[in-house]
Amino acid sequence: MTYQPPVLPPFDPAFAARLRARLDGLAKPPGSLGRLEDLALQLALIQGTEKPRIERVTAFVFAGDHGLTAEGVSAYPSAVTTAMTATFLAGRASVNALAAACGVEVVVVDAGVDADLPAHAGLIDAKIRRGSRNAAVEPALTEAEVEAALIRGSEIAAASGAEALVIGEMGIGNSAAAALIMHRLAPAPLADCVGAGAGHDSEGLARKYAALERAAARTSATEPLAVLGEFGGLEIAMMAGAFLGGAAAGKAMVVDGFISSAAALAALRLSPGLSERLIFAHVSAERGHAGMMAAIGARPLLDLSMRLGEGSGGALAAPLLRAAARLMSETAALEEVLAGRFAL
Ligand SMILES: Cc1cc2ncn([C@H]3O[C@H](COP(=O)(O)O)[C@@H](O)[C@H]3O)c2cc1C
Ligand SMILES: O=C(O)c1cccnc1
Repeated sequence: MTYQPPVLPPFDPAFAARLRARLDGLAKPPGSLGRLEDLALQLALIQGTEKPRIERVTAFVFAGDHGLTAEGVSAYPSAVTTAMTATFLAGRASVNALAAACGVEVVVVDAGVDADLPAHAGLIDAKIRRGSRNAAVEPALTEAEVEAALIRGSEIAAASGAEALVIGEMGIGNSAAAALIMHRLAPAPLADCVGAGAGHDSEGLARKYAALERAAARTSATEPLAVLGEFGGLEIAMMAGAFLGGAAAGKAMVVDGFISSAAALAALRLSPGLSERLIFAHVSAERGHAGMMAAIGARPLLDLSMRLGEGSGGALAAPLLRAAARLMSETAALEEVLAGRFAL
């Protein structure tokens, strides 16, 4: 099984110019809706139409466990991954509440939870293996596992009936894997990539940093597939595949926080044309996220000092996507207004 990243061609500049002219000609001063206009333009380019439509938005929560947790990289035990996965399915996690408020459907993907999960509505069984290996002492995933995760993620995203997909995650220890991915792929000094994750005191943070230094010293990998294999995890590799597969299928792909962005970074390094198809929902309070956004050249929509993951920031951005699409599709032209088209 070999994974071939899709080639995502640049958007047609002539079409982009027509779309910008159309936006400028709407019944408002040109540019007066600021970044919402940029978002509308981006959605129109992604969908290849002057009248984009974003109705259905699905948040995928990719779940997986991390062997790195044996090093004490998280303040929480691995078992929380399984417990939270069950909570998503019960509709009682933070992301469920935010998604319900924003008209977003939540679908959970078991990429590599270290438990046998029974079949459940809203759960996709895509388990590659029960958790990754401990990246501080050995490669977290084999090449075959990385490729299988990329392919499964790509298929899941492409098969979705939604126009926009939020790519979220749950995996105790995954802020450590994400920090290593950022370190190698941004690239950036490790110290600029490691943060408190779900929460650490200074002793816990020092332990996490020391473990990540050992993982980084074990390998000099800088190529995206190798980096995903060395550091994991299963859900991050599957999310990278989802970004690429969803974008290739013409969907607007919404990036959540630090871990989702690390997956997006790996996907971008596999297929640079992805960048025009990504919408960065928010800048996370996790140390490293603002630096990662700068390295990618991304400007996230929201800044709410959130640092949860689960797709929470992405769900909150869904109303902005719907609003931007409607702006472009439903607003009258200023010309019509001035010609008295709507005269009473
Ligand atoms: C109860 C709970 C719910 C969560 N929901 C998301 N995360 C977030 O925290 C984890 C990453 O942080 P670290 O690398 O420090 O373990 C991921 O599961 C992420 O989604 C949670 C963490 C906890 C504890
Ligand atoms: O930014 C995030 O998504 C994040 C930050 C810390 C822990 N988990 C997720």
